Amino acid sequence: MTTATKTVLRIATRKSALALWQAEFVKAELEKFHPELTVELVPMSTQGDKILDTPLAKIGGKGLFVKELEQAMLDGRADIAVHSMKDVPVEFPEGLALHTICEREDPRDAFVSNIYKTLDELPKGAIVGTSSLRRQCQIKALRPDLEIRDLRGNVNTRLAKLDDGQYDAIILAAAGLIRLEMPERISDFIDAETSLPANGQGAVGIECRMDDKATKAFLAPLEHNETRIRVLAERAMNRKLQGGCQVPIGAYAEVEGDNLTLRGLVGAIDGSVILQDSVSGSVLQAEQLGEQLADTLLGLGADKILAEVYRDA
Ligand SMILES: NCc1[nH]cc(CCC(=O)O)c1CC(=O)O
Repeated sequence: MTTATKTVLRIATRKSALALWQAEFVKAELEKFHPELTVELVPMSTQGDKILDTPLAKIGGKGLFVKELEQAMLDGRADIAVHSMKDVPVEFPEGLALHTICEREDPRDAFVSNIYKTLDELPKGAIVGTSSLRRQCQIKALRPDLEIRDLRGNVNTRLAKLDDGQYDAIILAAAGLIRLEMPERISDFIDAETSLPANGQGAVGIECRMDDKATKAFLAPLEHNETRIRVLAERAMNRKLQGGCQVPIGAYAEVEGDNLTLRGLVGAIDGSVILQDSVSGSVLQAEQLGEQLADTLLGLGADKILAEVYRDA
């Protein structure tokens, strides 16, 4: 007599194309490392997916996109949730933790247009779509003559609005377009000097129940140490600045050997003030370096800028 023992692992995921791609990616990785494992997707809609017509800053942020996924794990309806690290709040509900950080895709912002090849080429008064205050403040600082208009929705919705002619260009994360196999939509990669990426941009993280040892063991081979170090430094800076989701804050870390360099930026939404600095040190001090840089930015006046953003939101 044989008893088939099949272990099933369930992934809670949003239904957007990008979320599903990321969940499918984690499923494929898990099944590659653990042939005995069956991985199932549990797609669900979140609050954030349902409220599409209000600027994100006004509806309280990225927590809205993860609450339902987290409840599913707490209820045992799912074992893990896969997130874009950029969208993961800095704090977790009791009993859950971000256990795994996978290797980072291209972290840069992408300039996307059907007419113009680069940001520089845009004529005076051109309309640029983004709902990210971080992108907005950096573009405005560089090109005060451009008009920024809000752009919501998932990646495909945003591209459709560009193709409709509602914008001359839009800014998206390169990682999303690469993952969705639309690299040809990227007219130009915007370098970090021009637009400092958001903390965690391009990295995928996996959340699970803290006491779920079996799941944690399955996840172990998906961990990418260098990405973790970089994202830890970036998130530590944001945490210390008390940056929620919708904030004009950029944070980008790079690692060379044992050395980590973190760049940080806080800007006024209209681009009239941009505070930036960087810090370098041992990779073993990633989080301390993030906090140190946050303190430097606070010393330069970041608290005043952020207080204004929260007041106006
Ligand atoms: N805020 C939405 C979001 N969350 C993650 C990505 C892209 C992929 C990533 O950064 O990992 C995007 C789209 C975008 O900013 O254009």
